[in-house]
Amino acid sequence: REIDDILVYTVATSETDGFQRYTRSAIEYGIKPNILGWGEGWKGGENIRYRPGGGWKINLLKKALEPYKDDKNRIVLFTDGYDVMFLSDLNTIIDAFKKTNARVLFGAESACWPDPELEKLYPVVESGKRFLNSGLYMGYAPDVYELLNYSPVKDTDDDQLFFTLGYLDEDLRTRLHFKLDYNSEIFQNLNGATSEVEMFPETNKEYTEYRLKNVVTHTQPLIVHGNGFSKTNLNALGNYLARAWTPEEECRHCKWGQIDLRRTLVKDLPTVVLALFFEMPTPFVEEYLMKIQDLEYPKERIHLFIHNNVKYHMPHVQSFVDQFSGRYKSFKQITPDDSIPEWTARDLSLDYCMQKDCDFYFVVDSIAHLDNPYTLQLLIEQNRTVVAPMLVRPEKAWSNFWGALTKDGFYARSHDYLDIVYNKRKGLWNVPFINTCYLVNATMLKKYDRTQLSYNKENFDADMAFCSNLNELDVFMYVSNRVDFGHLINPESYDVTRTAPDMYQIFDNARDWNQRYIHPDYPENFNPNKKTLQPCPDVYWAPIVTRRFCNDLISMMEAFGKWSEGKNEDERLTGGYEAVPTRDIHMNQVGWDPHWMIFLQRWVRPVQEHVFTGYFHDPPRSLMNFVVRYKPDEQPSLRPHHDSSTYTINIALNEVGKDYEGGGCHFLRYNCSVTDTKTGWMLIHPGRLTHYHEGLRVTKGIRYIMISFVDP
Ligand SMILES: O=C(O)CCC(=O)C(=O)O
Ligand SMILES: [Fe+2]
Repeated sequence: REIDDILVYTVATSETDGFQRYTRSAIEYGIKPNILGWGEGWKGGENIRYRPGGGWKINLLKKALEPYKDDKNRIVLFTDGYDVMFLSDLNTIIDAFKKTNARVLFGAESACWPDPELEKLYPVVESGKRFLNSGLYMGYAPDVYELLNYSPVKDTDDDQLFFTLGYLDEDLRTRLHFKLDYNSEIFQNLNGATSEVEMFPETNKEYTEYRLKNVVTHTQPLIVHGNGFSKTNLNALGNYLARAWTPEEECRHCKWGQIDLRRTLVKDLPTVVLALFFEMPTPFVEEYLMKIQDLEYPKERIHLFIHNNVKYHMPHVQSFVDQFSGRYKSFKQITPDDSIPEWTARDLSLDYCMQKDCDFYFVVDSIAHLDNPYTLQLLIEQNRTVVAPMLVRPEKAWSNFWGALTKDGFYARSHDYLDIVYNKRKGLWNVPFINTCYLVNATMLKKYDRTQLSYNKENFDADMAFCSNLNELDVFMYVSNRVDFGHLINPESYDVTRTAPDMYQIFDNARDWNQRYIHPDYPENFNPNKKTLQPCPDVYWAPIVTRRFCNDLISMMEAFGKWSEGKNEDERLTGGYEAVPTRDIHMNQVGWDPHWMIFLQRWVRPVQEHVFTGYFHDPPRSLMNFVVRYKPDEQPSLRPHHDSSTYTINIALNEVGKDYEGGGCHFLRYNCSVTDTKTGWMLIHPGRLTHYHEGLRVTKGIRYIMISFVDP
């Protein structure tokens, strides 16, 4: 019916993220807007936010409406294009319009802009907002046409001022039945009203969708406008409204514009500048670099850029560069010796992307572990201007995005932040801040120079500067948790003055610690179809840690170097006396006691419970945790003894036959020895009564073992 009689207009000169969102919402509700000014340069004055201008929009519409100026039944709906979403179909909008008895209806807002002096001329209203906003309006064609022509307007004049003066002209107001939608029956301008709106899921015949409601006026606005300072609020609402995300279908807007690269020939794939940044000492960088290398994207389509600002990481980066840099399309490295600060380096990486005429710019900071090798490909396929893979510190709510901003531009929690971070809600989220890892479409980069788009901005750190620029340019930043992409490393407690500092990360980066240091066959210890090895009666033998663990532990001890004298007097012990002394270093001497205790609890205790059924002691206690060194010319063996433990664990830290000869543990009661010990495997045996034992003589080289007397 009337649908054919309504003309919908907007002004947009080019495709932007906001315009895509507008178009999508229009399509969702079957609306076909006429776009004015497309492909032209903006003529509406300085195109700077919060500055007057936009008269051009009036002149464009004037021309477009010329043919309809006498068409009495024709309704015209005008909306801005970059910061507007339709929330309903045209029938509903027309019905609501007719109820107002207006012939011209404008949206209202709480600020009298651009001329606050005009406030006193405005009629007083009982409820709702008093002041005209020109981003959303509608009316009958002849009346709108008359309003547009009530006085001449220059392209660079302010459109809102023009309409405001029209509205404040009482004659014109009365003649045109010119009204404001005070209560947002149709038009919701968000500026100054963000706390007055809420989303709620509404179920109709077909499905559930999120709708907007004004909780002050109890209306359900049909078109929403993120005017003034409310852009990020509209961005947040836009993640759900207009069926972007529905409870049943979840992320519907994720599929918009998505592309598929699977059939693209390598030579036709987009080229990517992959920019790696080492700005702080970071645990587990070797693994990080392997994940970079494992990305499923042809290296011949990737330009590699590395900024390393951390001396400690030089060997890690160098070994990666030596092995792999040649496979990339090009390679550039900035080392700590270049002493280039972070923001400059990041700007240089943008320049590198320009020089190489890249299609995409992909940042991966050293704390970003891309466990999913398809990350880069999936992000390109998502086809957004800026998109980040969601990365979270395991078990924490710390991620690489912010859901909302405070007024000063700092972190604020959004209503859905935790649902997103915990993957209870999956999708593609328009957010005001991302960092650490993201993909940028270089078409956008090419539009702006370093004065507009840079990591360098006074009083901002590099990430904040970049995001703040993107926000100002109305470029959307999306973060995706559609699939798992990876996780974040926590670098806070990383102390590179220690030897093997990653060994100390069992608390802050447990997942990565386990991955590097727990024996890959550890789960086999609990395989019901397998019997735990038992080389001597009640002496069990189980894989527990990796070679890397063993090597790192030996390095820690040798770097510390203060091996005990092997004497009976030992001031490290409470009694000050050891009947059967070894040459050893205790864990607490290298600050690794708490780490060892948690290791015992998480990894050793389950094996103990599995092999010695019925004994539970959680957490395990242990006062004696140490690494023993046997050497022919130092202390080559240990005489028979009992341990003061309920059970003892004895981990072989190096390799018999290669690192040393001889050695092993002999259990006298059973006349049974374990001499072919395996690096990273532990012996676990009772400490007293039955398991009288001795350390066999090392005849050559050095033997290292890790001993713990559990539950003394
Ligand atoms: O050398 C061995 O394997 C045994 C070491 C031992 O029994 C001890 O340190 O208490
Ligand atoms: Fe012992």
